[in-house]
Amino acid sequence: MKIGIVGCGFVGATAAYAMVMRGVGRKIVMVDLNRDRARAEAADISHAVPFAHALEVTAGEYEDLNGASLVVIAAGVGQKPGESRLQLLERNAAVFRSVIPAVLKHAGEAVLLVATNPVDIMTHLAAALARDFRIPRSRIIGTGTTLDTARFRSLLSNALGIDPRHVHAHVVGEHGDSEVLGWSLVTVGGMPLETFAKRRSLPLHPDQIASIDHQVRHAAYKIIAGKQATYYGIGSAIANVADVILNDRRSILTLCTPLVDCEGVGNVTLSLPHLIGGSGILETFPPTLDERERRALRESAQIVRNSIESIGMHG
Ligand SMILES: NC(=O)C1=CN([C@@H]2O[C@H](COP(=O)(O)OP(=O)(O)OC[C@H]3O[C@@H](n4cnc5c(N)ncnc54)[C@H](O)[C@@H]3O)[C@@H](O)[C@H]2O)C=CC1
Ligand SMILES: CC(=O)C(=O)O
Repeated sequence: MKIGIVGCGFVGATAAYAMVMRGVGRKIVMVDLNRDRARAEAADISHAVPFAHALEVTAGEYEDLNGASLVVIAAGVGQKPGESRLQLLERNAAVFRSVIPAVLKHAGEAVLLVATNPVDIMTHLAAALARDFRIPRSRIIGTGTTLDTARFRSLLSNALGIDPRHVHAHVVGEHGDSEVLGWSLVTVGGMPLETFAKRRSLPLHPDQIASIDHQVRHAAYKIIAGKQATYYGIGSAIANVADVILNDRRSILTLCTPLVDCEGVGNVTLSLPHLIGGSGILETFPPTLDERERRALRESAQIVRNSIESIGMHG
């Protein structure tokens, strides 16, 4: 199966590398405005193939995306130290207005997975541009809060001394400053968080809860201050979504997709838990959050909606 990656900087290239390490798909086509960069990344990553899985990794043009099952969009600029994701909006919206039609012209059957920030608004814009190509909205998805959910699970697993695969926890809302950590719904090994933590004599104090919240919400700022960009976490998240889609694994992931309504805010794109299969989003499961979390989700949805309108999108 063919996967396209448009934008072969830190994020696109790391996603391709993670796919090779994991053995996702058969062929990866890398496209970038900077053709030399795409060629160099494809060559470098293809040299890892003999140590991992038998994938073909090449650089290409938009027409080479023909027949792709999935196209990842990681083109555009990233945050500079201290910059928020929303500050990238105008610049990356301009990139999307040229990239998305070019992708859909050649890969009209693919699921589109947007990673470019601010990812919720970029996904909303991609879905609006895809309407001209009659692409169903279930096939336009963004990485949303998959990375934040991974950060949340990882920090909880460290605090509780347990394998993160047994920590069920979700971050919903904007992939950004207003995201909502769903503390009230966390379960560990089938038990509510509080029950598990008491049984293990590891009760989580309010200051620990606040510290985990802060670390999840500010992870990108801290990493960007230290090394200019984040890419291993998101590259792995993209490879995981690619695996779920290409193999129709039916996983529940906090991706973002256009929603008719979220907590009373209409026509907004943000993350909720979704059932994901080969054709993209199969079903959405709005979580039963507590009152405080619901209020925070409503505020997050309104922030995203305001940003969508700020670039002249009223649909
Ligand atoms: N969704 C998430 O959780 C995360 C999203 N990101 C976002 O991913 C995006 C990419 O980040 P990096 O890879 O670090 O940036 P980067 O600057 O390393 O790479 C961006 C690439 O996009 C290419 N590009 C720019 N305009 C293009 C166009 N019109 N057509 C084709 N290619 C074009 C550039 O040539 C460059 O190779 C940023 O918006 C960043 O904020 C980064 C980390 C996590
Ligand atoms: C950059 C970014 O969006 C992240 O690491 O969460």
